[in-house]
Order: sequence, then structure tokens, then C-alpha cells
Amino acid sequence: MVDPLRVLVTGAAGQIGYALVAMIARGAMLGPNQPVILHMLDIEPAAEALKGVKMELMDAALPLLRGIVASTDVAEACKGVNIAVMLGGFPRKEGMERKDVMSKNVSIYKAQASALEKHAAADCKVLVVANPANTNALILKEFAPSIPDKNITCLTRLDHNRALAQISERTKVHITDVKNVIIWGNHSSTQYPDVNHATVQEKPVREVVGDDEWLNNDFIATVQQRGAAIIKARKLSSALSAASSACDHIRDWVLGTPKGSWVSMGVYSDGSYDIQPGLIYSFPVTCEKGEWSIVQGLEIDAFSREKMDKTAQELIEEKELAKSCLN
Ligand SMILES: NC(=O)C1=CN([C@@H]2O[C@H](COP(=O)(O)OP(=O)(O)OC[C@H]3O[C@@H](n4cnc5c(N)ncnc54)[C@H](O)[C@@H]3O)[C@@H](O)[C@H]2O)C=CC1
Ligand SMILES: O=C([O-])CC(=O)C(=O)O
Repeated sequence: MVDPLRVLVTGAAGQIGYALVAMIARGAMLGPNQPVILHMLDIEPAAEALKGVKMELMDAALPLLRGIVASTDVAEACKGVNIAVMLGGFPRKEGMERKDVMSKNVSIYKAQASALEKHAAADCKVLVVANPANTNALILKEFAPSIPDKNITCLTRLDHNRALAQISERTKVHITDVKNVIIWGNHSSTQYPDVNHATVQEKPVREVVGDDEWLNNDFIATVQQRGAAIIKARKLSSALSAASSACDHIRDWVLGTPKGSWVSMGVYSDGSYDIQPGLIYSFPVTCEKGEWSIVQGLEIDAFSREKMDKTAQELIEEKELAKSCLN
């Protein structure tokens, strides 16, 4: 009999939360044999909605779901959690830049870091989804010093999956035939979706696509702007794709990446690829036994270098802005 894992979802009454909690409770995050206890946190104005989500989870009669903690108390919600998916925050609305929401999120992430530090399981793995995701994760890291750096990550898997989808559509192959795209940097419009090491049915993407002009321009812009395009279409930001990608992120982190392929994760930079140490930056990673490692030794051409540095620069500026919000 496998013991249940406790999975915290903050902002659980929001739109990603609504999609995500059911996915977790159906095994999409931790596999079909791993029972879970869902911890759902939201704020007081969303307490009724959170109660409604709990009622629906009960009504779904999910065999893997062994318990539900639905709370507006951050300490109660964080108690003993093994995995924490941080959706809670202030989302960007149409026409807003991520920087506009920085100061609200800095104070939220500072408080929640302290609660995780005090109440979560010692080996808790954290995924920050709420924007600005990389910098929220950095704040969380700063204020939860006892959680190992390697356990604090942010979501760029949605961008990674968007890049796979664009290549799959363009080359008319199944999504699983496209491998090893990379998202470098920030989960923002400066991110760099890189196909220089990616393959379609084992052949280099550049060879199969045969259109560098498209790959170097429209492809990159489409992936960078996909979040904004979804907002324009739905009048709401991505939710089901964000929830699905969050499951992919944790599943691969905990259960391992398939042999021969990597995924993109926002992780604490150790200086790999000359990216300033101490930023939460998206790198290509492989995962084994619950640990990620940055893929080393990839050749970086001048085109890529410039784009990788530009998105790093934005993260340095966000870090400064976040610091100024703390004062
Ligand atoms: N990294 C990524 O790939 C993506 C990130 N996002 C971001 O994810 C976040 C969540 O998005 P949605 O679910 O659409 O937003 P939403 O507004 O529907 O839900 C956010 C929830 O967080 C709650 N909340 C606010 N402050 C909180 C706090 N201090 N503690 C706990 N809960 C709190 C709100 O009451 C609300 O229920 C946003 O920041 C959004 O920008 C969205 C899509 C992709
Ligand atoms: O753009 C937004 O605010 C939502 C988001 O992060 C995305 O869809 O990538």
C-alpha cells in the first residue's frame, strides 16, 4: 500500500486551480498508483468558491483522492506538504505587463515562503506558476532558506509544450515525434525558444522545417506571445494548458524524464551557460530519482547567445525591482 503524498495548490479556487486539482486527483501529476491528499489554499474572498471546489472533488468520487484540506489559513494549508504548486497571486490582465503585478506578488511570496519553511515536509518540492513566475520563485527561495535551492522551481514547461506544438503543426508530425526544444530564461515575452538541438523523428528540426527565416522569427514570436494570444481570445489567461503543463513538470521531476530527451524547467542558476548564478532561469534539464540536472555541453551560437543574455538581463532587472518592493 503506497502512502498518500500531500500536494498543496495555492490559489486553488482560481481558474488554473479548477483544472489542476482534478488532474492531480486523477493521477496526471504523480502517476496512476500514487494516492494524494489535496491541500487547497485560497484567500478569504474566495472561501465560498474554494468550498465549492471541495464539494465537486468529493462528488467526482476519485479513487486516488484520500483527503482534502481546503483552507484560507496558510499555515494549515502548508502542513506536511510534499509538493507545493503555487498558483496564488495576482494574474496579469489584458494590456498589463508582468512588472505591474510585481509588488503585490512579492509580499504574497514572502509570506508563503515563511509558511512553507515552517510547516512543509523537509524535502518539499515547489513549483511556482504565478507570474512573474521566475521572480516569485526567487523571492520564495530567499524567504525559505531551509528548503534546498534545488527544490524551488518555476513553470516554463507550458512554453516548452507550446514550442513542441508549433513544430508539430508545422511539420505535420505527432507531438511525441518532436523532442528537445529548449526554453531559455524568463517566462515572459523575452524567453528564447531554441530549436537548434531539437529533432523531428530523430532528424534536426532545421533540416526538416527547411525554413530558417520562419524558425528565427515567426516561430519564436508565436511562442513568446502565446500567453497574450490566449488572453486576447479567451479574455482570460491560459488555464487548462497551464494545469496540464504543471502536471508534466512535477511528473517528470519526480518520476524522471524519458531517456534521450530533456524538458525545460525554471531552476536556480549555478552559472551554467554563463547565466548569472542566483537567478531562477529556464534551462534544459533531465530528471532522475527526483533530481533535475542542467543538460551540459550544448553548443550555443551567436544568435542564441544574444537572446539568452537578453532574457537573463530582464530577470536581473526583475530581481532588482523585486528587491526594491521589499524595502
Ligand atoms: N508560468 C506559467 O506558464 C503561467 C502562469 N500563469 C499565472 O498563474 C497564476 C494563476 O492564474 P489563474 O488561475 O488564471 O488566476 P486566477 O486569478 O483565476 O486565480 C488566482 C487565485 O489565487 C488566489 N489568491 C490570490 N492571492 C492569494 C494568496 N495570497 N494566497 C492564496 N491564494 C491567493 C485568488 O483568490 C484566485 O483564486 C497567475 O499569476 C497567472 O498569471 C498563468 C498561465 C501560465
Ligand atoms: O501571460 C499570462 O499572464 C499567462 C501566462 O503566463 C501564459 O499564458 O503564459
